[in-house]
Amino acid sequence: MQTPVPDYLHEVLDTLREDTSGETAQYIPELANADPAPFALSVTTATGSTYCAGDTDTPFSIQSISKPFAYAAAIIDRGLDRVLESIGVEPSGEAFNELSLEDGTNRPKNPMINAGAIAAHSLLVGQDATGEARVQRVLDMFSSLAGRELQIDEDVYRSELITADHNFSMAHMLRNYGILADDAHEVVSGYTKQCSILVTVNDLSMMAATLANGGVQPVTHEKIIDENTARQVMSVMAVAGMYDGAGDWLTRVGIPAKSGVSGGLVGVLPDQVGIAAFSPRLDSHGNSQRSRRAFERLSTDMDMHLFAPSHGRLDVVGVNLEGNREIFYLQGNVRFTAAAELLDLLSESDFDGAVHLDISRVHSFTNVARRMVLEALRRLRNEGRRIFLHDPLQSLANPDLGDGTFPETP
Ligand SMILES: NC(=O)CC[C@H](N)C(=O)O
Repeated sequence: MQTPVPDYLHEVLDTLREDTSGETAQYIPELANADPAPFALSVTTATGSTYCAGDTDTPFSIQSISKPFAYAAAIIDRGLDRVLESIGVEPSGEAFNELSLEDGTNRPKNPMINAGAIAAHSLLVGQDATGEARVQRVLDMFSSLAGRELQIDEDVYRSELITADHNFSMAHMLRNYGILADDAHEVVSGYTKQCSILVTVNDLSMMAATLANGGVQPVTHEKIIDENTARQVMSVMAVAGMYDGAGDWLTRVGIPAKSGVSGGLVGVLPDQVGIAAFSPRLDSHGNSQRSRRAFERLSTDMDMHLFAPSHGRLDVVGVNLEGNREIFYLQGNVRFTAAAELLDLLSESDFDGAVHLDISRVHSFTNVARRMVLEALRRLRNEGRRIFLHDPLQSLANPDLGDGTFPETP
């Protein structure tokens, strides 16, 4: 049997291919002259399987899709507090190249607009880093995220730099307001190189799947971004990734996303998938026309909306009586709700034999779920009951009951 997922993706491309509206980005000569025909779609699961269709081998410059990933690098390098001093997290409601500064602080409103992304680039590595070190930092990080060695398209870089007056002027304004400490030309040059890194849709869906997977690259298993930073980046994508259309996008499509002027579009659904599309003709907001429509189709057809209820618990709780033991089963990824349900069952039980908790099918506990379960076991033991824990996968590693004692192994 061949998996039908790529067939579905082909079908999406086929129905949208006839849409030739919009035009390639006109303000960067190299992009203006790009072949407008390619169209590709790629979905990578948080477990590392990629399904793709169309012109998946066609490389294109990453452009603004670099912004969320460079923002992640800046947070890793300098800490979130330092980054928040220079760049806000509010939607700008304006186009990507507006100088949207916050009243009072003069911070760019968010890292997805150019002003914020230029500031983020300047924060990479460390205070006195060279321009080269910053470019190398994003190139190395994007390569780890994609799982292969990426390169800069020097032609796109030179072409954009010639027409980058708008970005230069924004960088000078940022310097004027004390947001940018470094040489404006050097920072814009580095930022433009960052935007000129060549990727394919498969690279992008892998990069997004890494965010979806909490910062762990799902194929190489390398931990590239810590969980809090991944959460920060996905939140900002939801708030500001689609610029002036952010609210419409989040309500209708519900996939935190980021677009680029070369025609790429990347989206992420936490714990589920990274998605990427590519087609160079842009709509009036500067987003790829066909890529946007492909995302709209996926969201509808595949129930891929951030706020779509999943109608089904991943973490079923069951109870069984066996001799003098009452056995409780948990499975999946246990979060607050499943833990609360287990605790209710434990507290409602009027059985007074041993408690046996079987978590052999649990993949993970959130911190709160772990604390809740251990506290419940501690209370039961204090009531004089024997506690057994069946945890062959060690999902509740080091289950100290708060006083240096542990449950018994069955
Ligand atoms: N939206 C975009 O992709 C813009 C990126 C482009 N390099 C710029 O700075 O103008």
